[in-house]
Amino acid sequence: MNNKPIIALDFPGETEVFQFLGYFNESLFVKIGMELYLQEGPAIVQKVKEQGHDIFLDLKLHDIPNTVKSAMKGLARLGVDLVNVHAAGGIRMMEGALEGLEAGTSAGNNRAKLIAVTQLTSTTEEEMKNEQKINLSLLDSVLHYAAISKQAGLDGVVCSVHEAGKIGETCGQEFLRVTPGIRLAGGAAHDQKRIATPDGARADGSSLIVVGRAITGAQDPVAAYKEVCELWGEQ
Ligand SMILES: O=c1ccn([C@@H]2O[C@H](COP(=O)(O)O)[C@@H](O)[C@H]2O)c(=O)[nH]1
Repeated sequence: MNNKPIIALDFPGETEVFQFLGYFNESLFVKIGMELYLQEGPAIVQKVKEQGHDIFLDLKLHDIPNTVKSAMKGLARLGVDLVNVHAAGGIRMMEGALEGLEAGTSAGNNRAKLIAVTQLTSTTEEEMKNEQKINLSLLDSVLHYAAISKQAGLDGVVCSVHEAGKIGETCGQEFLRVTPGIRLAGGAAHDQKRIATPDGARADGSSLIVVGRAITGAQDPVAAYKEVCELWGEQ
């Protein structure tokens, strides 16, 4: 897995995806999420992989342990690089996810990294307290979810840049902090609440950044991607 900025392919179908990918003449790290996967199914993963791109399959599984285990076993066969669940599903569910992923990975292939969503980057502390009835600061809630994800044996978490540094200190620098909510300076936040710039993400301890609309919605997506790469300082 490389550490290029991960481009969120939040498009309604494969026509838009391949038009977008056609602007680039290099291999990318892309994210296939619910919008695209639920329209196109597993075939879209195969088609994007055939073009040589690394893939984060962002389906955020959250169900009883047995169901998540079986679903992960199936997803493992798609041969993606990164997959995820919701940490709110609990330790047994996350352990099940890992078992399923290991069971579904064919001998000789690398297992996909498994990460857990802590608090969505669209959530504010006020919303978390009022709607989820979690009586902690948002940072403490994220740190708690990171701690139980690590306890379950996962490879890292999805969090915002604002919590990434502290998670690195408490869970170790090898524990991945994958951070969406990335915007170029002055860019619209849309529905995101805990946002940061690519250079801010680098400075504050992200391991990988996820960038959607700042690139896919740009007048010149290739120029926007290059700007993100420069600010992120792709290694
Ligand atoms: O906490 C989370 C978890 C996942 N996402 C996903 O990342 C992208 C972000 O898109 P932008 O257009 O850059 O806002 C999107 O696919 C989300 O589903 C997230 O934003 N926050």
